[in-house]
Amino acid sequence: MGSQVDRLPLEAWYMDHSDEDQRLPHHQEPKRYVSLDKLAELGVLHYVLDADNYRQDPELARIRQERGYTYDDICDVSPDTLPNYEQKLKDFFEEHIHTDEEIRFVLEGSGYFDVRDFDDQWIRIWTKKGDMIVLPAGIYHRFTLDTSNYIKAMRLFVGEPVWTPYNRPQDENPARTGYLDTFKGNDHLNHNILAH
Ligand SMILES: CSCCC(=O)C(=O)O
Ligand SMILES: [Fe+2]
Repeated sequence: MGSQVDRLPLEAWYMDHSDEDQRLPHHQEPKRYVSLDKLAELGVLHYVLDADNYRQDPELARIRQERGYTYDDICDVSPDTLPNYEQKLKDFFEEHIHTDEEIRFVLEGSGYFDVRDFDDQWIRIWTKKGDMIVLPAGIYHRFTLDTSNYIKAMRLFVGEPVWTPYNRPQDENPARTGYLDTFKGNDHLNHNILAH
């Protein structure tokens, strides 16, 4: 999406099934990349913004205005700045949903947001400085640092933030059923998850 920032496009790929360190890329062999269009089909949005001048960035202001993101804070994921660091990292990596969008704008560092596709396969989204990602309410997802071991991100929200994670399974959760409902009748999205 629109940006003057000179950078490589966002990378996302299907994950392998190995139990190795979660901070490794976990590419399949051969690699299977996932397009931004595919992510958009899942309801995942991506923007590239100016992380060095975010306070004055008119594009960020426009997105906030359009999408109603009234709240923001900064989440600095390092042992010194994030209380209960080890436990938080474990919680971030538990597969879960939220009842609202999860919006993160990477200001420094990088990390992986993993989301489930329509066939319940993990897609790993590598977010770096300047990436803003919006995960829709009800999508199964998780987060991990990568091997650079650091991320600082702005968290945005519509109104007063509710960060509660609901760990899988959440079949009856209205956020989950609502998410699945948005794809009903979309036959070209051969999605097994609607069968469950
Ligand atoms: C990239 S911010 C740290 C992760 C996080 O806030 C989350 O998973 O909810
Ligand atoms: Fe989350």
